[in-house]
Amino acid sequence: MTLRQLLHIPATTEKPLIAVPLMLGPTGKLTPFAQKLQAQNPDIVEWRADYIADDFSQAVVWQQVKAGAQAELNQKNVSTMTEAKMLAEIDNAKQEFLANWPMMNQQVIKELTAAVFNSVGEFPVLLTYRTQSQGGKGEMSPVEVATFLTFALQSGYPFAAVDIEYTMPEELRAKVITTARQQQVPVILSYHDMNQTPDDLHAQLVDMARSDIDVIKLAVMPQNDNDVDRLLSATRAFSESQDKPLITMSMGQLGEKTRIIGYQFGSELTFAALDGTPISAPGQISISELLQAWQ
Ligand SMILES: O=C1C[C@@](O)(C(=O)O)C[C@@H](O)[C@@H]1O
Repeated sequence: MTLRQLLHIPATTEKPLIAVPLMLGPTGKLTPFAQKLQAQNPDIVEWRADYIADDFSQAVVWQQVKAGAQAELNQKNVSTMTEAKMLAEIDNAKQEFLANWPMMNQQVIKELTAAVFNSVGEFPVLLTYRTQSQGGKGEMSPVEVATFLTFALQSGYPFAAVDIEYTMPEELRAKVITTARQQQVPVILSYHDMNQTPDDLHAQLVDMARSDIDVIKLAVMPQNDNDVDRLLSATRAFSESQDKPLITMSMGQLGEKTRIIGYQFGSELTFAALDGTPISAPGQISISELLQAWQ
């Protein structure tokens, strides 16, 4: 099965799918992104939830609740004893907060998801939370990441696919995969090496393909041109011998050409930034640079 078939995106060209990253923080505005999206018309939007999810993590929300309670306390001119009592109450409130957190968390994630879907309209949405070690912004723990992805998948909004990291502990990966299967959402297993291009790329791809997932994505950093050629050869060898759709790229400036010609070697999707929006990985180019290179 091809990636287009899996994601139900009909082919109008022999070129690969184009995915654009949506990297909005809590103060970012969705409308300008949505307008650019309509004008530049890529195939997929990758919601890089790591740019926003951490601002709604348990620790951050509790700090805000606590700061609010303390500010109120500071305004009241109370005796030391009353203050001690009120501080103890804040502590009790924490227990209540923690008990209610899963419900609040689920609701917040649903609202974030709704905001994304409402602004991107008909565009297929790929759900991604990328941790710092894999080149993202996210600092949540693996359990929090798995919970985030699970709640987002269960929010009732139809994701086109979900990305999970190869480095996520196996039992958490299984939890997200099970939820994705229940929601009939294809799973992309991703591996990033932000420093180098591993020696045995084929072995890496074959190992990833053993998991119960639908698509493999490999993004690695080249040190020289040979690394870039190795990435392209491994892409060809894997895509000719295995059934699972593959997405690969060599990052940084050295690897730029893989984003343009990778499809000729079997990579079925390429990431590009909407014109006028930031790139989500080193070496990523804009949509118009990509289209121009294809002419
Ligand atoms: O995995 C990838 C690929 C990527 O890292 C790139 O190199 O274009 C960009 C990320 O947003 C995406 O999740």
